[in-house]
Amino acid sequence: MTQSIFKIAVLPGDGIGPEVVTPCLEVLNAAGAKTGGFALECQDLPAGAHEYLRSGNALPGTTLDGCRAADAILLGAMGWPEVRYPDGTEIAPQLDLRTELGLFAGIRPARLIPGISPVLADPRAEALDFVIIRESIEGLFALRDEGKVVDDREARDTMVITREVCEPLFDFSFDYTRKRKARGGKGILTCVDKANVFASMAFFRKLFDERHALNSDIEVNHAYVDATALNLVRRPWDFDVMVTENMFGDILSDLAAALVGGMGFAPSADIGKDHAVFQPCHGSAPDIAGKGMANPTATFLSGAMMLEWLGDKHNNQAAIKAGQLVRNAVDAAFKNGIRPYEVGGKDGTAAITAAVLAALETAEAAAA
Ligand SMILES: NC(=O)c1ccc[n+]([C@@H]2O[C@H](COP(=O)([O-])OP(=O)(O)OC[C@H]3O[C@@H](n4cnc5c(N)ncnc54)[C@H](O)[C@@H]3O)[C@@H](O)[C@H]2O)c1
Ligand SMILES: CC(C)[C@H](C(=O)O)[C@@H](O)C(=O)O
Ligand SMILES: [Mg+2]
Repeated sequence: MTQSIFKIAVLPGDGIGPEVVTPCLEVLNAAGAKTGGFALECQDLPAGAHEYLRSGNALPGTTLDGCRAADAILLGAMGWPEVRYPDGTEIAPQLDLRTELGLFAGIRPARLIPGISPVLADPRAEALDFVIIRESIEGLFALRDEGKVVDDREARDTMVITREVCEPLFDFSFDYTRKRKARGGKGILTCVDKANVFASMAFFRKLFDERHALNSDIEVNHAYVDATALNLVRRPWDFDVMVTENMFGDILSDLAAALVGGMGFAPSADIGKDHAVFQPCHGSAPDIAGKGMANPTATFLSGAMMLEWLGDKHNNQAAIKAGQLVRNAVDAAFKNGIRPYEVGGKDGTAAITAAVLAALETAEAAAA
């Protein structure tokens, strides 16, 4: 088998970011050593709130260049509550990265790992497995730099929905749902919006329906975002894949994380035409940073998504297999009893990493 070298731009960021990224690379490299067929060439690049304090630039040009030149980007977490721009908003270079690289599709899976107690007392909650696709470059985030406080009585931000972004977003979502269906998924795509009130959201829904006409093998639903919040708590097992506006996806994906154990269990991938960023959904968690308490599982699962994405893109079966191995090793570690602090357990970052590395030794790859 020929060996592919994948160049990974690594942006550890702030707070628990570096604490979860370092063990993630250890796990990904161990999986690669097991499958052979590829290797990761990593370059650490500075970005984030502390980089802003250091250099005055939260996303230096050299970091952006490094990201553009890489095959994939692995990000920890960025931001720190006290580090703000003069307008009062926080440093958030991950948003600039999404915009600069055109990462329109934010995949945010919510899967309950066997062994973790479901939050909901219903047997169906034990097999929770759904995905939110969050549009990630426009919506209420598109013109965030132009949001303004008009005077001390009024402030404004703007919602932007474009055909240019939504057509590829919906096509991506139909394709993603189709692939899940081929692996045993329900094959249902739900468009989550607020089309009952906002013109921009009615347009979002119209574009969704247009693309459905070209993807009629996939069953669809429409739902309002408020009712979706209700139903994610009442009957989340009925969902398969959801596609929604940026801000709605941001909020619903934290709700989804809570259903599967917390932020430390919620991976993500921001995908564009040419680039992709893989990162946990969580932030820098100042309350636990530096204490060795962070749950690195979300980062491991984001790393698994990165290997599978690289494998698909470069037709490298070993990378796909390594991604499956990582996911299966995570499942095995939890089956063997590992329990993060986050869910009331006593296992910190190092213990969870050691358990996953140990499980990797015996893990078999199987399609997730
Ligand atoms: N993608 C990102 O980089 C990202 C995402 C969200 C928030 N942020 C930033 O992070 C900072 C903190 O934000 P926040 O507190 O609202 O959100 P957060 O996700 O950092 O933390 C929310 C809660 O979840 C817990 N938590 C998060 N990740 C965890 C993990 N891996 N293991 C165990 N517990 C975990 C935290 O301890 C905290 O109680 C802010 O500056 C915010 O802007 C960044
Ligand atoms: C920190 C923030 C800028 C970011 C977002 O709003 O996208 C985060 O909440 C996320 O979910 O990745
Ligand atoms: Mg968020």
